[in-house]
Amino acid sequence: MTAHAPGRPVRAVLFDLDGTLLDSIPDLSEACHRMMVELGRAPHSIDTIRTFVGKGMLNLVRRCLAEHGTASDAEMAEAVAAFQRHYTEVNGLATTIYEGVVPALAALQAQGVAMACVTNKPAAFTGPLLERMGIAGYFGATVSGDTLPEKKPHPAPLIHACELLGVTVAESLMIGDSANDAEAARAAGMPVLLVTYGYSEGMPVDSIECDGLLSSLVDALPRIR
Ligand SMILES: O=C(O)COP(=O)(O)O
Ligand SMILES: [Mg+2]
Repeated sequence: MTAHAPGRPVRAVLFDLDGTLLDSIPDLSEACHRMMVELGRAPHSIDTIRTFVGKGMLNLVRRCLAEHGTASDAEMAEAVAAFQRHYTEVNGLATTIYEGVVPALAALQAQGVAMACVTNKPAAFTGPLLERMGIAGYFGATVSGDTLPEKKPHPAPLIHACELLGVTVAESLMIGDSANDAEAARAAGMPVLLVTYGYSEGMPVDSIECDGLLSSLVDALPRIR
């Protein structure tokens, strides 16, 4: 926790969503599978889809189509429309909450720590998913991939979340699973912890510069006092 002065209280924690709070890959993969079948293309495995998630929906769809070369605007538009339709149908059905998440969120809430969800997932999917998984009530703010013109690894969504929570960046902590989270936090000027169980676009998570690794969100609690 080098970026925080010792003993400095953390008043807010910003959480990444996919791969940090929720294992959403089964539903994302199902939506990609149905999209590819509809387009008459060979679907990718769930392990491949896991490496495509992190920079938002358009990037996920673009990467799904990429093996036939760069998709045209028309191909992208058709694929994105198909993905949105299919993901709307399955979003939350096979998604699970990682162990340790609810106890950690409940403990932080009891401590009076403000919490926000800062995700690259589009807002149309974020709100319904948080509601379905029963964790929406923990968050005082949600910033999605299309809330602002910029998404992670740009720092703007994190800074915006702090503004919505009424805290400064200096008294906030980011917890995520990928270089997008780590780079956004660094650029915003806040410390960042990364979970070891999430999706990091195929990069070993321990190769990403951060202030600490967590095998469970409850392991973050002793650092947030
Ligand atoms: O939508 C994505 O690509 C990833 O979303 P995340 O920022 O919650 O990990
Ligand atoms: Mg993530």
